[in-house]
Amino acid sequence: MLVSTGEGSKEDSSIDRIKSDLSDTTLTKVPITIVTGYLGAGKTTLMNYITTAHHGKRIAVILNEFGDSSDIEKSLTVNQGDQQVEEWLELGNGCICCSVKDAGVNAIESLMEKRGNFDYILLETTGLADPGNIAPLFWVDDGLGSTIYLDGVVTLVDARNLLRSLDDPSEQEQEEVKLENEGHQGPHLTTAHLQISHADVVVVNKTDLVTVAELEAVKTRVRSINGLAKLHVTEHARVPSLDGVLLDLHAYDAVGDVDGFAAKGHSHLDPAISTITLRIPALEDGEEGLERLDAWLRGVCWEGMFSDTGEKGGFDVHRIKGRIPLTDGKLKILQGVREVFDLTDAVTNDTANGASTEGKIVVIGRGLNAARWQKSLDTWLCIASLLNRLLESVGIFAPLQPLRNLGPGLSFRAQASLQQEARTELHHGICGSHVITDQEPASALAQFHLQPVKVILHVNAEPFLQLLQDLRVLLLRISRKLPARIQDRQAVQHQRALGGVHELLHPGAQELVVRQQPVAGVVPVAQVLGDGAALVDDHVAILDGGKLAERAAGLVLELLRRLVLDAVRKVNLVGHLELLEQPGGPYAA
Ligand SMILES: Nc1nc2c(ncn2[C@@H]2O[C@H](COP(=O)(O)OP(=O)(O)OP(=O)(O)O)[C@@H](O)[C@H]2O)c(=O)[nH]1
Repeated sequence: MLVSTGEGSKEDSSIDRIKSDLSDTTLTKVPITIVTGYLGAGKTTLMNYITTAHHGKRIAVILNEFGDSSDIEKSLTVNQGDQQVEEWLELGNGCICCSVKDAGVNAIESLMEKRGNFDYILLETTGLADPGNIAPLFWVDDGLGSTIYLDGVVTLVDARNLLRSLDDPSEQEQEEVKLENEGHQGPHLTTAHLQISHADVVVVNKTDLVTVAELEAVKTRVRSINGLAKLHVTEHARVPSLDGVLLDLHAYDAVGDVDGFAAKGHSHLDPAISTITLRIPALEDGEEGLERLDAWLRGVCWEGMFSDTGEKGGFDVHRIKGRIPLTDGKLKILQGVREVFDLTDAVTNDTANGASTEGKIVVIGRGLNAARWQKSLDTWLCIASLLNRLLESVGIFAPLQPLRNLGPGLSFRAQASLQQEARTELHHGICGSHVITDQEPASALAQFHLQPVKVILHVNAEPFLQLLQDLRVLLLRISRKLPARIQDRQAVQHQRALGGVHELLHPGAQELVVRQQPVAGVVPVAQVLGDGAALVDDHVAILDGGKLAERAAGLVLELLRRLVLDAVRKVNLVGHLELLEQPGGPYAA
């Protein structure tokens, strides 16, 4: 229904029109609130209450049936006084995922053009609708210049029937969420779960029909499913006020009480859905920080996968919110519903805690194991900080000992194993048949003149520290002790530049390593040739001989970086964090 203030609407209409024109020029956006609730929860009662209340707001109440995916050729039905206006959705090619998004928004926008502007839009869904399918349709990218924006999702629940709906859904209801449950083991989801898990506000209605204890049980259950939503209790849907309950929720442009929830912790009361909170350190605004988080979020939200291990988690994300401080003092907020998520600059309300060094991410969904999620996030992010320390460490070393004499060749290969119990190892072998150790530098030297050095890294469950140590030792040894053999180097360079990577890789070494330990994959990363040629990802670069030492040092750093990044993307870093956290360790923060 298109609801005027209820008083003086005619007199005010010209003023409204002027206001509306003004707002057009300033591009004020109209908030849209999705009101959902299981059959009989009290949605119509709520809408009737709103239409009769004297609130002085122009609210359009729109009935929609997007949730009924079997029949999406629906109109938006808008009641204006006694008149009923229908706005048909113009669906493009009939594919709901491609066309409804814009069609739904367009329909509302064209409605506003025809009917004049509103201050607010309430979109009432059918009782069986899954708001997780609807909310993303109205969460419109700023760039699309829409005149509406998603303000939030309000879910009404029936205090008397909620627990039964959650625990003992009817056959019809089970049928409705069949798709959701396909491929999932464990407790099944119900429509009531979906409606609560996606809510920004939950209104527990029909409280006159339950005892105080029953009401408490309902509230506790709702909170266990969705720890972030604001909760209100009503009789006959008489909400205490519209602002903050139905209107002006800003649930998608601010993150609200993420910290408040984090302090309360999570509960496993509901077997299917829960809310978990993750800690996240301040991140750099770049490749090793925010972009890395972005990649991890793509993994969990898009693929249902933990990026650190590549493991498919058997979980679904319904809603995700977060406050992420950056090391430069700025603050980002994370918002997401199902597969859609966004990392944006915080608005003023959210910047209050911007100086914090720790952020929070709250996730609502199915099959969430808080410890597993935290570990995945930590591991994924920690790799970045570890890399920085690695580079610092090698960076200090490199200028002291310019890598003048890289020898006939230095090749890096990363081998990643997914074995849990495997250890981190560094083999710096010559000809693949000999391993250099600190105890036998002489034999290493002897052979080094004859063949390219081969560095083989096994990065497994153990921390990098030993590996880094070994790597430093190796680089030191190469740069300090190994004499240059100009003739040999030139010859080798030409041969390699022409022959490509394979001539550099000694088959013996590869065999040896593979036999020692089964590996998940072998990743040739790069090769540096001592006389100024470098092979990076099969690409040959010939460096200027005069600047060899300087450039080679830089190149080695870059190679190390790639090497470790490539390796850690594929390995299981069990135990890695524990070691980093040891106070006073060589790489302790
Ligand atoms: N006792 C009691 N009855 C209520 C309350 N709220 C709504 N009702 C009644 O419950 C019934 C269902 O309410 P509706 O508002 O039609 O519920 P709905 O969510 O729109 O239902 P559907 O359109 O079927 O999805 C109506 O008979 C209402 O009068 C309440 O707080 N207490």
